[in-house]
Amino acid sequence: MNDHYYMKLALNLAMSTNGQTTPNPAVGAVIVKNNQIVGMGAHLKAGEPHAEVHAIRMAGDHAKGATMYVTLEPCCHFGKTPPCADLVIKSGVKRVVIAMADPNPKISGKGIERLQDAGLQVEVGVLNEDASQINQVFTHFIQTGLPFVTLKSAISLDGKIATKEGKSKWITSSEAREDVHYFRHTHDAILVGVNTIIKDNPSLTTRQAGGGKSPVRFILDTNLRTPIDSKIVSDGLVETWIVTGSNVKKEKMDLYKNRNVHFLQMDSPKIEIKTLLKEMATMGITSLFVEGGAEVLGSFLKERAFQQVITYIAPKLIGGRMAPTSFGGEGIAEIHEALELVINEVKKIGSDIRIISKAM
Ligand SMILES: Nc1c(/N=C/[C@@H](O)[C@H](O)[C@H](O)COP(=O)(O)O)[nH]c(=O)[nH]c1=O
Ligand SMILES: [Zn+2]
Repeated sequence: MNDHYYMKLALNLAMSTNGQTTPNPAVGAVIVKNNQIVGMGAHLKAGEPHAEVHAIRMAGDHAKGATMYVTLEPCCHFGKTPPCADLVIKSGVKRVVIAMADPNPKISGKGIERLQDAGLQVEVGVLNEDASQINQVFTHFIQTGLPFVTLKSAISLDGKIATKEGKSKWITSSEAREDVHYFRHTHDAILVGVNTIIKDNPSLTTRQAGGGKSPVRFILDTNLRTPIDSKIVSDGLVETWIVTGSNVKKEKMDLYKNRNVHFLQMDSPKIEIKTLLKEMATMGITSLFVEGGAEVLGSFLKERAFQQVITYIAPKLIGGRMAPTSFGGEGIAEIHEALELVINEVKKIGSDIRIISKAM
């Protein structure tokens, strides 16, 4: 079997832990000797052993003279756990195949160097694309210091998110709506505007077969209009923040005192998206899932403050010049001002399609 074969296995291990290792990267490792797998492992949770540690433990003496396939450059600094590069050297592995170098400019290449200085054969870049895609959130956060932002919308074939009467349940199929919960699970935080709270009274929790992590919930609510009896501020299921502008009076916030909700009051009367993202980063939020509504998506578009767009399209026609579309706000005048994205993936989900696009 060739390097691609074993690296694919290591990538699958990494992919299977997507969302659960945050704020760490998802990493998989496989150790092979004489075309036999003698050890494998994945990093399962921040603070726990890294993928290489699990694989080396499983391999034991078989690691001597073996090849290790690892999706991310082995660390060489004392983080919450000792450096993997030293462990790999000590294990007797003689060749290390790495999919991607560490994206942190401060340490990128140092692990590779330490392995090479110890006389190991090192090869970097096998299935680099796949590995980078798995760790797009980690890479973005490390390189920009800001959360990786995904904008999500669910529309009819003619681009509507509701009828002219505001009715929207449901446009997409139950399979597509279940699929959304996977992305809630993999993102650290979820955000909607107060109009969505008023209209839908959503819970925004992750409810998928087999469970999953519910993201921290944020409501963009400049003038504090969130109904005090809405699910999201009273269910106490997940850490929840109401983001308000500077004009909201303390007395008004005190009305929510015995509710399970925190306030994040901006210094400006309007909520500045980029300021909010910086604040979220200081809270350790590395990824944000924006579920709408149209005005909120419109403001993220205007600020160009997102990395990925997930669009569900249902084969339904709603029509109506007053029926709302997915991105509100001012919008552009000239077509050449349209923001160009790249379509990464188109997939059938139930009767709908899901398009994943990336900002360039
Ligand atoms: N109307 C639709 C959606 N609507 C999305 C939001 O407006 C809903 O308030 C939110 O998903 C409800 O969250 P919950 O209470 O946690 O279930 N989203 C979809 O994918 N398809 C739709 O047809
Ligand atoms: Zn490590």
